[in-house]
Amino acid sequence: MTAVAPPAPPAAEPARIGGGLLDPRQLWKSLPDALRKLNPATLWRNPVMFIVELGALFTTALSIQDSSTFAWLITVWLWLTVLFANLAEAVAEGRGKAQAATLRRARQETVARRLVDWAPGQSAPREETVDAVMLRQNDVVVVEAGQVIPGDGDVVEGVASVDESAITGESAPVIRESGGDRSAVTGGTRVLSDRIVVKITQKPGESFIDRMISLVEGASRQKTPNEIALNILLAALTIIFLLAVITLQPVAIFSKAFQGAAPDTLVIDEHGVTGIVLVSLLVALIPTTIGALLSAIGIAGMDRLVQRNVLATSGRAVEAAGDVNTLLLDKTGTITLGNRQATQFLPIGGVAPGELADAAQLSSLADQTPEGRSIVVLAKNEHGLRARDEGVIPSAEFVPFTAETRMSGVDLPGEGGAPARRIRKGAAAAVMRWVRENGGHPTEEVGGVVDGISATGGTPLVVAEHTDGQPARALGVVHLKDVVKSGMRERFDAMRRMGIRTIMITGDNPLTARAIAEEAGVDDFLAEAKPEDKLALIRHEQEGGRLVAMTGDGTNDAPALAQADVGVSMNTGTSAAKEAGNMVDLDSDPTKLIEIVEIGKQLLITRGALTTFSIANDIAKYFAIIPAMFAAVYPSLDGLNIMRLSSPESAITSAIIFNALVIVVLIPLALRGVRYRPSSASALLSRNLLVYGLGGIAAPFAGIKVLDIAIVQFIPGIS
Ligand SMILES: Nc1ncnc2c1ncn2[C@@H]1O[C@H](COP(=O)(O)OP(=O)(O)OP(=O)(O)O)[C@@H](O)[C@H]1O
Ligand SMILES: [K+]
Ligand SMILES: [Mg+2]
Repeated sequence: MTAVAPPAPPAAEPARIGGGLLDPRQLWKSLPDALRKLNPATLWRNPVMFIVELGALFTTALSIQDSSTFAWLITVWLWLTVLFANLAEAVAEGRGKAQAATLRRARQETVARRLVDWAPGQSAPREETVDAVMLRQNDVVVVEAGQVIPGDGDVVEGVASVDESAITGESAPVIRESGGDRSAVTGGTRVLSDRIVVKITQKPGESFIDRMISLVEGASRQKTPNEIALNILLAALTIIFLLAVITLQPVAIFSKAFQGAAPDTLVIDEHGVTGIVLVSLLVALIPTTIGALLSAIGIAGMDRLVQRNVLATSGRAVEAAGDVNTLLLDKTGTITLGNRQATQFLPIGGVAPGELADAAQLSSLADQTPEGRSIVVLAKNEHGLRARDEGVIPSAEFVPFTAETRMSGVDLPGEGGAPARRIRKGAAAAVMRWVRENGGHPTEEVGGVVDGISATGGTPLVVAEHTDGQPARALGVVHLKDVVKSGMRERFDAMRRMGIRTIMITGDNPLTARAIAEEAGVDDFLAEAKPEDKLALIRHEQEGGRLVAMTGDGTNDAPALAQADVGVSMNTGTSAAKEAGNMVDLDSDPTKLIEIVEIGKQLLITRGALTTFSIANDIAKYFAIIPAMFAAVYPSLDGLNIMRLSSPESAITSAIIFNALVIVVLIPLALRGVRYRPSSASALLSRNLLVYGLGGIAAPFAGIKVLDIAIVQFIPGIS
């Protein structure tokens, strides 16, 4: 049965809207969404804006009842205030929509070639063609060159080059292979060469692309704890100002009665301050600026991550990234390229090179890790040992590699009078212990060879055998080579300047670890780390009150990725790692964390700066409006009216217009974020307090004055 190769997905042109300045067309395009957001059923989630909307409804009723230019002007601008706030959110959300559209195209319907009763190494498994949507977890499918991978999963057999441009926007093909830490494949991507067998890991309808779509659309964005706390603070401030405005009324009524001679105005009459003015005063005082921009700031932060090919499933993690103290990195595949390849067999104690190669190959026949496969290939190339099918030795029992035992191997039964034989290969310490446990004595020679390889940053794998009736003995060492990714040192230096300590953790021995750590320029390392050691290290750091970020790719990293405050998994990694973390880096670049930290810091700084600005702004407005209002009743207060605004009506109108316009003016800043430069937190804080606090106080004085002059000049109904 053959399946039709589905058409290639459209070359993904990653739809990214630059993080630059706001395009007016974008505002226009987001208008329908902004209007929809006026619905009180959704708006109530933003308490500040909800109050403004209630106020606008109230003044609308008042204006209809008792029409005046002043009343209508205020009413229109109150509605505009809510609309501008909605616009900020809609524009922020709109930026992910184009990208979601591109992703939807990648999520095309495909057919899957499902294998029935598949078992590892099976030569001709039975095949059936099903719709990709019918696939269940643990189904096994085969995908060949030219075909689209029907679902997310792990490669369980074979190696292939895969075009992942549909999700990463990167056109260079990537290698996906079974066994190692590069085994995860994503549904919707296309196999370019060879054939792989994939075990499906996704639940139906919960594919990676589905999750990406809802992420970039902002549908699954949850408010972060800090954001919720700030929202509560804003709601509390709103209530305080509401009470303040209400208690103003008796004072006004009393004053008016007291100053009986003063004529009724639109601002104050025999019933006290008019409803229009009370609502205006309230809106001017409550923190509308930050209330309007808060959600846009959060969405924009997530969006900035997406622009850098990072998918964050938790907003909390994005915030935590801004405060990270310690970064843990896995060595193989994270700091190094990760395709550890066998380059040399180094026999010891008079063992013939061919004998070592033969034993190493036997122990690797069923080893689906890249390391294991490279040993089989090296034995074939250097010693002409044909890669025997593991089926050739039907009675052999293969011992798979685990990060826990740090060994793999084979048990061969005694046959035809020959004694039973067991072969192990793995980390020196682990294999030496196995040798000792089986009656052997590891020689000094092994240690020398192992240390020699380790000192260069290579990974030594000791090969040993145990034949029934004899003590176990080491046969030699396999030299696995790996390469440190380029540019690591500069990036780690940059992290140091940001106050972040980098620690490399590896299952490799301390000597290898030291060599790689020095070459890459990390601050510290932890060697011979089992999964639980990684976890313990993170817990230890966290107990000291530090926020920990971790990048990793392997299944053995999964617990640590889940425990870390920020867990970034490489897209090349295993499904388990990608599930466990709270971010996936589509570029699989471990130093991406620098950018993630910068975005996190920028998010925190932007929110802080705009909150400062918003509150300073409102305090300034207080001093601009109150004197103007009461000057009508107490002419003697005129001295306080330092701004010399034309009339109470024009003062209030100017304040409301200013209040609304400031939202629009700040939308680009909310989306782009306040610039972050590496420096200490306290320096940043004081600088921002100065700029945004003082700026926030000064801006309304200037803005309201200008508006006041313009209003009196151009609007006939207001003097
Ligand atoms: N296929 C294999 N068979 C036998 N031993 C192996 C195999 N692969 C790796 N090892 C040994 O086990 C050790 C631990 O491997 P593991 O993959 O857990 O850690 P690691 O990948 O080196 O660590 P990290 O990825 O955290 O840097 C390796 O250093 C190596 O000595
Ligand atoms: K306000
Ligand atoms: Mg690893």
